[in-house]
Amino acid sequence: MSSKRCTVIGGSGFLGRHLVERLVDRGYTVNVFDIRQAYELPGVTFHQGDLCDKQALLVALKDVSIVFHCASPAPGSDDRALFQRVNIDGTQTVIQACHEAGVQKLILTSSASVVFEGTDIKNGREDLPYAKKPIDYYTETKIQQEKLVLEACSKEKGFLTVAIRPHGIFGPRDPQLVPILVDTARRGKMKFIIGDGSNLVDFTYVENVVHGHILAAEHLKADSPLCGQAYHITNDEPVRFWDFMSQILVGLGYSAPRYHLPYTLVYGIALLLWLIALVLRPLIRIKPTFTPMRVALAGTHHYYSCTRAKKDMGYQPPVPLQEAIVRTVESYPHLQKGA
Ligand SMILES: NC(=O)c1ccc[n+]([C@@H]2O[C@H](COP(=O)([O-])OP(=O)(O)OC[C@H]3O[C@@H](n4cnc5c(N)ncnc54)[C@H](O)[C@@H]3O)[C@@H](O)[C@H]2O)c1
Ligand SMILES: CC(C)CCC[C@@H](C)[C@H]1CC[C@H]2C3=C(CC[C@]12C)[C@@]1(C)CC[C@H](O)[C@@H](C(=O)O)[C@@H]1CC3
Repeated sequence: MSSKRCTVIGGSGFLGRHLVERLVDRGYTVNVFDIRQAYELPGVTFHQGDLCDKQALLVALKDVSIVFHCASPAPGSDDRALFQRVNIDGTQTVIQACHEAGVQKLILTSSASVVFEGTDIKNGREDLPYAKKPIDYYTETKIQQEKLVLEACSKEKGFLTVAIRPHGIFGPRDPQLVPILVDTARRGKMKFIIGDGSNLVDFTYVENVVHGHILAAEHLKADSPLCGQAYHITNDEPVRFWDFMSQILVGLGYSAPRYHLPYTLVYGIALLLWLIALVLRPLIRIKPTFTPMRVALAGTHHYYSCTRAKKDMGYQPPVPLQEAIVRTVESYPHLQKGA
């Protein structure tokens, strides 16, 4: 079996597609497994299916030595049962299918948020405990998912696993960060800075996240320190949350937020709106823009050390933050003001 045959589960998604493109450039033979086929690429074989379906997965894992698992329901979905089914039960199915297909390495896309509880994290390392009170179902199930994958690592069985924990991925084709930001600005709701605006955060360019995944796959060996470990992958350039948002907004022709609101006030309102939405759910579906999770992410420090990735796999982010912002802004001409 060639060590350059791989399957990307979730390969139709934002991160997954960038990963697939890079793997093809590096001479890998790539299968994509996803519930939807979003594009076509020469040399890539698509398998459409649900990762909870082992038989469907087995077809996509045949003769493959590396599996990248970067599928997940969207974090914004509030569907607890879906998160449980895909991120926990589905990941168990992925591990089982890897065993049956003789896959040697599984690289999971986890998230740095598995340690975030809504309070400040400054230069957080991988040995921080998992969040005891995860801020949403997405995070709750990402924790369980990461545990499952890391515990499955077995040198005896010849099945090696590693988890990559990116934070705040952005870049061309991102369906989340920039589109939500622009939508909020277009509705006139991006006038305010939550808190004093000094909170530092990691935003990570998608190509750097891809680089971290490929390094992890190539360094994961039975005698390497990567086995069964988690790694933060960031741009290693924490930035003020509101400076980052302002740069994207101004780059796209919108005004930067200017007026300050106290963090606790906004968080309280977001919590109240979330409760109201929960109570009214049987009658009407409301999707507030300022969820408690978004307010917590916008008003606290959350940046992470990637010293472990630098030491164990020689990680350095190839694309610096300023260049990444410019490339991202240029990639969204349709979201420019007035477009
Ligand atoms: N975007 C971020 O800021 C960020 C940060 C940290 C970690 N992550 C993680 O990175 C991974 C990729 O995120 P993304 O931003 O590219 O999301 P995305 O929504 O663009 O991609 C996820 C892909 O998974 C697929 N998928 C969902 N359920 C599936 C199922 N049951 N079976 C098969 N495929 C299924 C979707 O169709 C989609 O193509 C996720 O695991 C996410 O938790 C994302
Ligand atoms: C309405 C405004 C206050 C904010 C508008 C921008 C937000 C939509 C993004 C800012 C930080 C982003 C973020 C995520 C989603 C989009 C934002 C809230 C994640 C929660 C997505 C899931 C990842 O796993 C998280 C991670 O650990 O990287 C992201 C954290 C940052």
